[in-house]
Amino acid sequence: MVKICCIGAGYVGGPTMAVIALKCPAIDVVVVDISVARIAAWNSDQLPIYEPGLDDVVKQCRGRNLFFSTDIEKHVHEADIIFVSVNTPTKTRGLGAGKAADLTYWESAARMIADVAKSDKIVVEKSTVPVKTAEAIEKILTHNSKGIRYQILSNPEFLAEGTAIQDLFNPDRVLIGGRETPEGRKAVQALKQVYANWVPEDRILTTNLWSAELSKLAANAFLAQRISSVNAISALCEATGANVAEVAYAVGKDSRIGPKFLNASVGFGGSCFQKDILNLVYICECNGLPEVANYWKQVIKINDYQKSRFVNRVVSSMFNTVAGKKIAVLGFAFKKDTGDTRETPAIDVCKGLLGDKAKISIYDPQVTEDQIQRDLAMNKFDWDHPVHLQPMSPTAVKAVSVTWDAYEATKGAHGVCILTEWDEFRKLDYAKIYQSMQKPAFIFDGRNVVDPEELREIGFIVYSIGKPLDPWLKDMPAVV
Ligand SMILES: NC(=O)C1=CN([C@@H]2O[C@H](COP(=O)(O)OP(=O)(O)OC[C@H]3O[C@@H](n4cnc5c(N)ncnc54)[C@H](O)[C@@H]3O)[C@@H](O)[C@H]2O)C=CC1
Ligand SMILES: O=C(O)[C@H]1O[C@H](OP(=O)(O)OP(=O)(O)OC[C@H]2O[C@@H](n3ccc(=O)[nH]c3=O)[C@H](O)[C@@H]2O)[C@H](O)[C@@H](O)[C@@H]1O
Repeated sequence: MVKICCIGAGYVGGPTMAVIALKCPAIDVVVVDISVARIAAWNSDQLPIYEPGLDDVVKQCRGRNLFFSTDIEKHVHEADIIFVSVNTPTKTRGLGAGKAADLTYWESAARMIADVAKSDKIVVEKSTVPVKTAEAIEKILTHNSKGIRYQILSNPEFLAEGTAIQDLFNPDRVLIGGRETPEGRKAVQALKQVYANWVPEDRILTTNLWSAELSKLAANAFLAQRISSVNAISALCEATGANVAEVAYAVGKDSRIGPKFLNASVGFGGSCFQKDILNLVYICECNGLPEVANYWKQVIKINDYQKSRFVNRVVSSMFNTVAGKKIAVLGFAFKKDTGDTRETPAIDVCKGLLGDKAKISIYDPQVTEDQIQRDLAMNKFDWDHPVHLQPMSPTAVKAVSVTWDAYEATKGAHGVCILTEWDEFRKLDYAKIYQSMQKPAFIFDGRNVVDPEELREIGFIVYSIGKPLDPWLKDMPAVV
């Protein structure tokens, strides 16, 4: 029986291995992690991450051919194929700080593999890593090999949170990069056979190692670039009276462009887009390509611009000050159907409003108060480290309260900011909310989930990203 071990039981390692176990009953899959709490949660009824359909998959195979353990060395020792799906945060100190990927966790995983392995192994890069990382990993493993042979494969993950199970069941493609040697090709075939249990052969792409590593960074950069493109256009829509939803629809109807990923928003968030683009920028700089680096940097600059533009809209429409005013924030997760808050635009928007001394009341159906307080207190990039290395119990931000009900959050508020596109925000009783708010009552829709005309009829002053401006906002500067 083939044995797989995955190092890293996070958003990628957990769901990916659960689906492999489900689709390949003949393979034993063990997911290991240094976090005792995380492994305990994977072994309980309350999984550590919220992902539609995940509970069901885990229930079907946990204890059968899917296991979660903290006994890392034992399972690495026993495995034929080792996936490494650990954090690859942005470096915060030293060479490349603020841009380069921090490969500390990856390197320590590789050294541990070299220490405990007693038989040949296929080591699979599942984490997103800088192009050429496989070469470094290969060096660490072979310099400590004790005669054991390793094959390194790059098998980047393309799942999106909130649709992870769907994406894993039916991926657009699975990408496997390996060495172009007989041993390398054999290893690629071995991994291909795993995926071939459920993925059609024509969707399993095989390439050289560097193409696979770079394709992952490039794919995320292209996706983020589409959002920054439509967000840049949203600012121009507000200035001209065009409607970004109509423009995006018309643009996306061109089959060469396509309709997906053209929703204007308060900005993209999530653990990877910014990190991976910064990583790409750094690699370009290191390869003497400053023009290419600057091109991609602009995607992040527009994203930052979009977030501060939103905060400015809020503050300037409310008589240029939100000091002491209650502002309700609906949605804190970086997108709907996840409890994940990593790099969520809500953090920057809340920090911007707090900077203007607002009192914030937050409601998100999946995010806890503890998480929100940690996010608002944490330094940039600190979140992307294993939990036990993150700052402990930061002091709570006093001007922030967290409720478990949208009506409670909005009661007595001067303004409402919608920052995540949860479906339930489309169906709220806005007339009831209006009644309970201070007047004039404002709604700032950072996700275009509400119908501005309907809300204006109720009495709200409405700002929707990229939509024709409310007369109230017309003469106010949009400049950051
Ligand atoms: N979150 C996402 O949707 C996607 C993430 N990725 C990439 O996958 C990688 C992992 O991301 P996530 O799963 O989101 O991160 P995560 O932070 O949820 O999980 C990583 C896990 O690795 C563990 N870990 C770190 N060092 C370890 C070590 N030496 N031994 C054992 N366990 C260790 C941590 O405790 C943590 O539980 C990153 O490189 C990310 O860029 C790729 C595609 C999608
Ligand atoms: O490498 C990764 O981590 C993953 O990053 C993204 O997945 P994810 O971040 O989970 O979620 P997305 O659906 O891509 O959304 C990212 C952000 O962009 C925003 N977004 C998305 C689409 C859109 O049209 N407009 C928009 O503002 C979302 O609200 C969210 O804040 C990619 O879609 C995945 O393919 C990739 O594997």
